[in-house]
Amino acid sequence: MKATEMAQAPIHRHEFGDGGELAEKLAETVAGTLSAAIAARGAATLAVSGGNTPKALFAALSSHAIDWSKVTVTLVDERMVPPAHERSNHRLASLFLLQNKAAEARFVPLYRPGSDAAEAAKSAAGAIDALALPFDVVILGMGTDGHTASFFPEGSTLAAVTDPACGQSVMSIEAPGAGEPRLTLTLPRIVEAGLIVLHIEGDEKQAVLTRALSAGAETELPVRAVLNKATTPVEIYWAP
Ligand SMILES: O=C(O)[C@H](O)[C@@H](O)[C@H](O)[C@H](O)COP(=O)(O)O
Repeated sequence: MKATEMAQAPIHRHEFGDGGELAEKLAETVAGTLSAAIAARGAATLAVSGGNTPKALFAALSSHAIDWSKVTVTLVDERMVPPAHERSNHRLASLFLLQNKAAEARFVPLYRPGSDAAEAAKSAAGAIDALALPFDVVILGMGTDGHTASFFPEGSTLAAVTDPACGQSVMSIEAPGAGEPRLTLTLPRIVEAGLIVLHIEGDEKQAVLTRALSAGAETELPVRAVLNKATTPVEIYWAP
């Protein structure tokens, strides 16, 4: 079957009146999923994306009274900057998610100081592979160029990072729209997650998603790689 004709995973849409309502409801769902994992096996794993959209969600989630000491949090992707840098997703997670009750969580960074992006990716892949995979929850965002994670159009390693058989859990990628070199979870680690959330807000992203849900090349709108190859439903959360 050609990639453009790949059958899509089930898509469940959740629409809300505004970002605040979405944040509250999604935080409840994520907290409940993490709690269930803790009850089932004594631990839970969560991978979150960066950017501006998830800030309200992170704040809402950080106040949920689950046993955060049993939760490992990591990043779906990271810019190759140190944690103190304003563009760091580690910094974003520390400021908005790893606060309040969620301050008890264990955090696994992707960035490695003193390494180039490829070396950092290999080291980060080792840290991810040491976790109890598959992730219980993966929260994705999307850019208006149709990227998710760091699966950017024209990305230097786009074919590899979106290969469902990719053998490395984290890879480096560079792309015209990405800014710094990036470290990203690869497709297998995302599509195998127990709960896959695509959290987008605004009409422009809604229009990009509509295009992505129609037939087309994954290289054009790389979010298609997740939509086409996820084996569990993709839960789309949207607010104006
Ligand atoms: O590091 C990143 O930039 C993110 O992981 C990225 O994939 C993000 O989810 C989108 O770029 C949307 O970002 P906004 O929420 O800021 O639009």
